[in-house]
Amino acid sequence: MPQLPLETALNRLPTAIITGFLGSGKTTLLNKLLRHPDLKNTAVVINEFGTVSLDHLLVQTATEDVVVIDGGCVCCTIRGDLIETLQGLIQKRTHGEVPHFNRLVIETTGLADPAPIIHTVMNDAVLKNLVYLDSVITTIDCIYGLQQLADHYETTKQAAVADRLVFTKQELANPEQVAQLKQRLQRINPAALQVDSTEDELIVHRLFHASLYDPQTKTTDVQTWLQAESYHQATAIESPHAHHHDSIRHDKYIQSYCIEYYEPLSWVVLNRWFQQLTALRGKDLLRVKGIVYTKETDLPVIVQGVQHIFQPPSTLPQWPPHAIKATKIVFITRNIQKPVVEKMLAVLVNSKSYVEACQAALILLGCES
Ligand SMILES: Nc1nc2c(ncn2[C@@H]2O[C@H](COP(=O)(O)OP(=O)(O)OP(=O)(O)O)[C@@H](O)[C@H]2O)c(=O)[nH]1
Repeated sequence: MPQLPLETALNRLPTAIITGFLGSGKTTLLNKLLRHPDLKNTAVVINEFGTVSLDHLLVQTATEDVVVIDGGCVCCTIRGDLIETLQGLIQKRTHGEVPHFNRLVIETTGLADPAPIIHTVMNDAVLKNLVYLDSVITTIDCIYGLQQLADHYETTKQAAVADRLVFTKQELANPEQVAQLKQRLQRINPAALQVDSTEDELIVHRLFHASLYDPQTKTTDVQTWLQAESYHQATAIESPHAHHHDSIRHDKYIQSYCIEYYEPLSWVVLNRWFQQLTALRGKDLLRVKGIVYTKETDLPVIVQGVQHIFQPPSTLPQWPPHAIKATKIVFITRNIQKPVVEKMLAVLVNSKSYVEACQAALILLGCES
């Protein structure tokens, strides 16, 4: 199983993605963050949509490293530009052509689908040696958030894949609506930390460092990264009054859950499970991350993927303290229910024939002709 050499892993730049619906407060948040001394060496990449770019004029950064990618949206047409821009910036940093920076922040357009951007940062063959995904931060407009979740699928998706949800304009919104909005987002994405944009002191520390790798301790922190236990709490909150939510148009298509398996899994089975899922429903796998207990090694294996692409698995030097050896994989999907994913795994574990298992997967995923 390929692993990044330690020095490469330690030298990669933490990269955060700030996303959120149009006008939800991304640039305002970015400005606030960039004023914090801990973020003074931050390079900013802003993706703007439209012929006249304005947002970058509104960003007051302490560095000169604001790069604008305009004329399209990085999530669709100009992903190559994002790769080129990030590589170019890092090259200039190496040659001392720009002030030194030790962190990257990408602000997306309000209509961006964050999944391909996350995927690019995590998986591009060159970028993955230079940067690592530190945090996906999504701004949520407290005034219009409920409406936007109902009307725009992008908002739901942006919230579903977030590591952090930042609530903006709270002071202008009706407190009951804010509470409802927060509850709704708790169901869409139970593991995301909910933060108010008015929080001052802690905001930098609370928004960043959401990755598996903890730069402070220089170790990996699987428990914080996975937040597996928050999915149990979310299920407990939701079940007694699930009927109240039928009117929610988009949330019901997005599912977040944690699949747990306590027997060691063969790597072949695991590979086939991911292959079936990506081949048949890759575009609906918004984010998958987990720790796997395999038959092949006594060490924990980390897997993560976005849509069709999974990173090569890597082993950790040890199991987290006090953790029992088990597979725990968090799935954020569109219209792929937990029992279906569990059943696909069970079929692969128990079936003697891979062809049969594939036929079962087709039926389970509703893809049979
Ligand atoms: N009162 C209040 N206004 C806010 C807050 N956050 C953002 N705004 C205002 O909301 C408007 C939109 O904020 P921006 O930061 O430009 O939002 P954005 O998400 O970057 O917008 P786009 O780039 O157009 O998608 C601006 O007028 C901000 O001043 C907040 O927490 N409270």
